[in-house]
Amino acid sequence: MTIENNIVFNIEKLNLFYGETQALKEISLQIYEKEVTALIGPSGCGKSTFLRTLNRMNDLIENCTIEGDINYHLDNIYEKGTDIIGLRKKVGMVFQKPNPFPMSIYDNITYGPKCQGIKDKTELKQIVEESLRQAALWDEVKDRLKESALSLSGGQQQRLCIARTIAMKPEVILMDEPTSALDPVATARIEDLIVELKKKYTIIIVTHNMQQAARISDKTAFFLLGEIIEYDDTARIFSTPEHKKTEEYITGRFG
Ligand SMILES: Nc1ncnc2c1ncn2[C@@H]1O[C@H](COP(=O)(O)OP(=O)(O)OP(=O)(O)O)[C@@H](O)[C@H]1O
Repeated sequence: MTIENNIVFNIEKLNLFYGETQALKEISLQIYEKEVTALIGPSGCGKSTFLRTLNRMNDLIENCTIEGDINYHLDNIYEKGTDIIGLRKKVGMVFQKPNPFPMSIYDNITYGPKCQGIKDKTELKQIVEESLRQAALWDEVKDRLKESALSLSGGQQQRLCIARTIAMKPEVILMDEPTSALDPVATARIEDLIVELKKKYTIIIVTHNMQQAARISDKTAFFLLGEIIEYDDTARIFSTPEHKKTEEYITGRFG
């Protein structure tokens, strides 16, 4: 049950298995609305696995089983009868590599809304402009909306993918290492964008970049071998972490 009304996700005793192998162990945490939550930790510690549980993307993986509760507001999203398409609309996802559809910039944005039944041209145009503006891409592409999305730079493609997610009017945006394929300039633009987007959205981001987590997140969860070792305000994690392992990781002693 959600106790405070600014909690978007309340996760309790989450265990996840790939076949016999346990990838997440007794994960409990709360995600707060309109905050950026960073998930950090060495490779293979379960960050992406955890992120994918939040909109049931792990359902697509054979042999993946889950125990425990993930409450999205008042609903346990693993209960029978959950509207998974509705959930993924509210909890959108942006991946590591920009993955625009091989179609025009305009059609990339309208694809989802059209699938939801929106046909009105004026409404679709509005959605395109609003989503691209929110993703800080409008000024760069407004005169080339009919061009292929694949003609954009990597950083622009990633902002397009963010715009595509925004077009579905989500509440939460999950981001799995969204800048790891980008150069420092494109990375800085996405970081600025994330800080801007948190005025409207709740953002959960997996990152290997400690400076990025420190710069843009409000809360940080440190994962190690499928467990959360420490979860706290980012300022605290990066100044006075409680656990030795957290300190060793953020100071670059392993990982
Ligand atoms: N589809 C899968 N089938 C089986 N095992 C998997 C699958 N996906 C991930 N794993 C395993 O689960 C563990 C956690 O992987 P996960 O990708 O969640 O870690 P991560 O912290 O996101 O790593 P990285 O930082 O390298 O992306 C690893 O041991 C990985 O090998």
